[in-house]
Amino acid sequence: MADVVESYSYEDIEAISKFLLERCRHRPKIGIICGSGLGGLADTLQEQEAFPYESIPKFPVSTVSGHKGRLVFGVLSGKAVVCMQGRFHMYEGYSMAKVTLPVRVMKLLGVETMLVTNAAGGVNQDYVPGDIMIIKDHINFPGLCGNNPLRGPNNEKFGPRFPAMNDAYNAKLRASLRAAAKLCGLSDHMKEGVYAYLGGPAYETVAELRFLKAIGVDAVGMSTAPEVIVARHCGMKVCGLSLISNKGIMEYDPSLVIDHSEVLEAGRVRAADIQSLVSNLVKLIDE
Ligand SMILES: O=P(O)(O)O[C@@H]1C[C@H](O)[C@@H](CO)O1
Ligand SMILES: Nc1nc2[nH]cnc2c(=O)[nH]1
Repeated sequence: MADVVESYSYEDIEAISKFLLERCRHRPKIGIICGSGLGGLADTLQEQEAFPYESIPKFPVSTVSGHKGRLVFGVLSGKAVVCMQGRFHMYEGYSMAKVTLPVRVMKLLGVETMLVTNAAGGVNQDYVPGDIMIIKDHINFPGLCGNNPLRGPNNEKFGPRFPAMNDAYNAKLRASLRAAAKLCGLSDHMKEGVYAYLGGPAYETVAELRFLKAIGVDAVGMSTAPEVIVARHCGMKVCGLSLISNKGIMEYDPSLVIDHSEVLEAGRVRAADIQSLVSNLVKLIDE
């Protein structure tokens, strides 16, 4: 008998999505997860219907500043979307099942395309704060050691036991993101690269950042990969964006520091640009 890993049954997730569908008139095919400091996007939706996480049965709650903790339905660029205005992280003490629960709920709401956003530290030395990285691929460090969100009994109703991840970030959506960036004059700030997911909550040591750089990582953060794995497992198309909020500190210079307020400030500075990038992307998504 295998050890028991916390999980939600298909029926649990169906009950949550039914709860939402009964109370909301929107039927979104596009889901958006807002990263640290990027939740303002949800406030721009038209015809909003918002559900604080506390009001949704069995939902975790947000505990990190910059994550408001609401599921917001509405209309963006003429299309129905649902936004997570705040996500859940493993470092908050949540199991992988809780971190990724909203993705499966979105699946049963009818979401087919997922845009995942985050704030991340720049590892690539060419990146500067304010750059926006289209995620081309990820390295899931906790997953490499066995803490994969799909660990535990597989639910075939969601997807296969051994899902492929070589094409996790949809190439057509990445091209649409580049096109959207051009439409809103952001091309000069766009990068495309590899995101590394580390458990956090401590930021990286100098040695860890040098290691990440050596293995080809461009940006580092504490989220996204688990959500993307679960979204791909259940057949969603995925694209991802990292707002580079700070440069990774690669030198032994104690005068250099990073803290979460810097990460949130970077989100404030780029809020309008990210909103216009995402609304242009949504225009380009085929439903
Ligand atoms: O939710 P995201 O990944 O955008 O948040 C990043 C990673 C940590 O949660 C936090 C660190 O400042 O920002
Ligand atoms: N792990 C990690 N997450 C971040 N989120 C925003 N900046 C950073 C960073 O430098 N490191």
